Amino acid sequence: MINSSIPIVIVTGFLGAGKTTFLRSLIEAGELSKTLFIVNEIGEVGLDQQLLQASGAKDPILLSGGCLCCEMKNDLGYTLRDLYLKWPDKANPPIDKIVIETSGLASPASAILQLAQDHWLRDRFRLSQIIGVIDSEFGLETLKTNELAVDQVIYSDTVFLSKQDKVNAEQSAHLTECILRINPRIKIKGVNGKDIKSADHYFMSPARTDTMRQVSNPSVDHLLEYSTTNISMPDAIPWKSLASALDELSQTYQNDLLRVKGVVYIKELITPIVIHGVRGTFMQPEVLAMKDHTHASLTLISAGTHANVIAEHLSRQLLA
Ligand SMILES: Nc1nc2c(ncn2[C@@H]2O[C@H](COP(=O)(O)OP(=O)(O)OP(=O)(O)O)[C@@H](O)[C@H]2O)c(=O)[nH]1
Repeated sequence: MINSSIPIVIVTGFLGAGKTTFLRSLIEAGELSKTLFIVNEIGEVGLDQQLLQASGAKDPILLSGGCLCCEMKNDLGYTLRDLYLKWPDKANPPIDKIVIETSGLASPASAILQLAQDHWLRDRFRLSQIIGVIDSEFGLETLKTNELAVDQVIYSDTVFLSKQDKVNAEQSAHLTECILRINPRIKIKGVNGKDIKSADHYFMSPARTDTMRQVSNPSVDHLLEYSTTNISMPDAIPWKSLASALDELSQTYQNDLLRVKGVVYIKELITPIVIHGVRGTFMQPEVLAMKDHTHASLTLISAGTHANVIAEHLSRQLLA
């Protein structure tokens, strides 16, 4: 069934590396029009799903509230089965590939094993590529301090260096050297949102060469090194208050605050804005053009166990 099976591309990479941005650039460049996206989010709110949809992806499927490699290990299999069984003409599926964007805290190992070990899935779907996205700005630090990020590189066939606009050639060369030491067979490609190439350039070369590679499930407690919390933000906030609260947060917690992401309403705008923070650095917010009312909330992910403490700090700042 190899020729008629649906190829699956896994896009992996640590928190805030730029996975969604990379996929959005491809979609906005007119690529991936027959692709089905499955998005895994550790938080409850499906921001990446909404962002992909806003860029033109058709009905992305959200697997939220945990990692594909642990709590949600079986959900991928159920989702693929469900999808396949709904196609009226199995010989002519309505899609030509599936892209799975994993959460930043997921190892791709479980998905690799599931696709290899389940014969029903194996007859209908095939893993064609694992693409790692690595943040050029924070990648070296991330690889030094997070085993999970190293795993993501080990399992990747190709890696993209995102955020190259934020580093110089020497920093890029150091990161490249580090990645090649972890996985000497990996293909490294730079990503610049403005210079995005065709999807095939990234997705279809080369074929996977790692069939003999040892794959093992990540330890079930790998998430204990991190904590995640969600703050509901039902009310619109004056932009000045929000900006100063986020500024205070980044100064207080810096590197411990691995990721802040979510959608917030501000008093000055009718549409919500998207907040992105990576390692305590907040990006310019993006206005989210959504037709429906969007549930406003922020997800905070920290190294260690104190995401709740950081969330309480933020709530106090917003009330001040
Ligand atoms: N300057 C710059 N910013 C980027 C680039 N790629 C991504 N970003 C920004 O980095 C932040 C995080 O990007 P995402 O694409 O959401 O990262 P992600 O890997 O999907 O994040 P998680 O799913 O939460 O792990 C956003 O504010 C992006 O706009 C890039 O090439 N250059």
